[in-house]
Amino acid sequence: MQLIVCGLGGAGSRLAEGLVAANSRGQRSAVVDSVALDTDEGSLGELEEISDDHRHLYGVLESSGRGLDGHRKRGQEVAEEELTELFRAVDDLQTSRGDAFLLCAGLAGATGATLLPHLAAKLRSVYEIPIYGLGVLPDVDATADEDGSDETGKQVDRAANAGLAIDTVTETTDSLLLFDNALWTKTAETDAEPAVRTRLNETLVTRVTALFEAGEIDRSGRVAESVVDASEVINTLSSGGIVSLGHASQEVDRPTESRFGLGLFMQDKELDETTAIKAIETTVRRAVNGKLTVDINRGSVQRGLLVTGGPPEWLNRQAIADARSWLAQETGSVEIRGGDIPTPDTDTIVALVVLAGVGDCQRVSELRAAAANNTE
Ligand SMILES: Nc1nc2c(ncn2[C@@H]2O[C@H](COP(=O)(O)OP(=O)(O)OP(=O)(O)O)[C@@H](O)[C@H]2O)c(=O)[nH]1
Repeated sequence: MQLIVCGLGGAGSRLAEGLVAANSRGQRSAVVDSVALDTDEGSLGELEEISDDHRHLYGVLESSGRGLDGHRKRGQEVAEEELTELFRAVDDLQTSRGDAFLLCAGLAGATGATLLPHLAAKLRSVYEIPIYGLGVLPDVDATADEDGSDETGKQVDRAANAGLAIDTVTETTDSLLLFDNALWTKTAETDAEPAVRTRLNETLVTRVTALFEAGEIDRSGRVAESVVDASEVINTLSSGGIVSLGHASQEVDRPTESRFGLGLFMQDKELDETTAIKAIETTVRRAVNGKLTVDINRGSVQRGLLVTGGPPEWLNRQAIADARSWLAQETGSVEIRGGDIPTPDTDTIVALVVLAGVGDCQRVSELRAAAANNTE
């Protein structure tokens, strides 16, 4: 499925950039065009993949081109004042080639998180394609008092910012894919460190790319036998609410012709069915039971999508069908879609699990509570 990717604010722009980079590296393509909108000139200047004419600095009077340091009120004001121009920057992209918009932002900031709902609402009034959000939660412990000070000594509560952002972002998008930095940073690390951010962004980009490029034709023009249609992704993400992504991969042994002196046909026969079934089962279970992009309660999942990729002879149909039934049981959801991506030139089995339509989760409730406490 082809995306128009919009990076809003610092985190959003870096994520958009990561998606564009992954898109040009990968076998399939899922990004048709991209733009970065930010109040921080330095941050925009560090981008490499999004060209200069697709980067837009705004709110200069308010921010002096140095960002808004978490002051949401100022973010709201500049987003409203400059919305027409910011919308035009997106409208000028190759939107007619897109199947959906993906608006990316760090929810604890003041730039991306405040622009996202305004831009989503404006796009909704003009376009008929879905609008997805990709939101990052800060690495703060929302239950602790972790206020920080900005350059002017003012208190900025990132947990409260994220808690304030989450509802409007969810309401204005068709689905909000969440990534919780707190889950993915190690003790003694913070999400302010560039190297940590790079690692987190790579993790998220891998999953988001696996989702949206599923079903796209690969660069050699090869169409997989059983692909995930764009409509399957759209239907899964159409229920609104929060989305969490699970992912796992496993290398498999593919006998080479020279080692066995056999042709391709024989290689396929060589593969023991039980081994293939087991490999699919363990990879899917690791994807679901392993670390998700955000912790959710499985019982709150309304819709799911299971994408399995790998060498064609390893994608055992019965095992994939069984994995889908298992996922339906685990989530109690009857709407579990699926598709496989046979990739002949790989020796890795990949499982991507999309858990969608989640109304609430503990982490989001804690952030909301931090916001309520902050405004009392
Ligand atoms: N995963 C990830 N998180 C980030 C990254 N950059 C920032 N964050 C997180 O996102 C929050 C918001 O930061 P920014 O995106 O820079 O904020 P902004 O939207 O530019 O808004 P202001 O800086 O307030 O103008 C931070 O507090 C971090 O928790 C990044 O590259 N990757």
